[in-house]
Amino acid sequence: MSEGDDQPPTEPLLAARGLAKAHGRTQALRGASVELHTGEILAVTGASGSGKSTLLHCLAGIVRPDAGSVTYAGLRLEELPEKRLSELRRTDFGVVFQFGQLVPELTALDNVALPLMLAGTDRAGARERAGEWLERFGVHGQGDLRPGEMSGGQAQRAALARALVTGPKVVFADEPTGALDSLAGEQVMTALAHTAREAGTAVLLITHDAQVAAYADREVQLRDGTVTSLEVSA
Ligand SMILES: Nc1ncnc2c1ncn2[C@@H]1O[C@H](COP(=O)(O)OP(=O)(O)OP(=O)(O)O)[C@@H](O)[C@H]1O
Repeated sequence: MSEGDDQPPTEPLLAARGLAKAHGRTQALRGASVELHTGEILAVTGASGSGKSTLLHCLAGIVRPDAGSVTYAGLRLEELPEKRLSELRRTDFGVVFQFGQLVPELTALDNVALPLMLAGTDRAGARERAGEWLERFGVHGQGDLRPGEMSGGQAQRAALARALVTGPKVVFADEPTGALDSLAGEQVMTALAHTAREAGTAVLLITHDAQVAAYADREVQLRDGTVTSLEVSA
């Protein structure tokens, strides 16, 4: 009777198995394996240089690993031609970096509208949706500002809106609060966690900050290019 309490095992949305990646002579990943489930927020922590960003780049299909595999929704990323991979990145993945990397010449509104226009939405429709998303992230009054005219926290929340506006299945966030003070960081994380949970978006969150990792459902640690689970056995 009691066995019904266990959740049935579900296929991960995204899974890396045995990833290896070298940058020149530096072996950044040495057989790293990790799984991300639908709607889950997973924190990847670890010391500087342990391979966190390299892992994110491999999982997001930005960098091809030297060995190992990345499976997303049943697709082996290493088997996809570059054109299909970049299409997948555009439709299913959103990315946020430490410094939001908004286009400096465009207003916040146009930055958020851009991925929608790339996906085929007309300009007026894209700008309207972008405005709604900026409002969700509490930057509605600043839509006409360029990134350089915004505070770091505002720009980062606009970057989150840009990453989420197309309804991705996975958001990759690499130290999204790394350049912010703690209050602005909290606002960014609250907005990210709330929106991801509402939309059922999975988030791979790279951080070295325990307060940021606390927003996640689960945490794994990278050490010298391999993943160690943080589940502690008593
Ligand atoms: N493009 C590159 N060229 C050369 N070496 C690189 C490159 N990118 C990363 N590395 C090296 O690979 C190792 C892993 O780097 P990575 O950025 O993945 O680690 P990280 O855990 O994200 O570090 P940090 O927390 O400092 O950002 C480091 O030793 C780094 O110096």
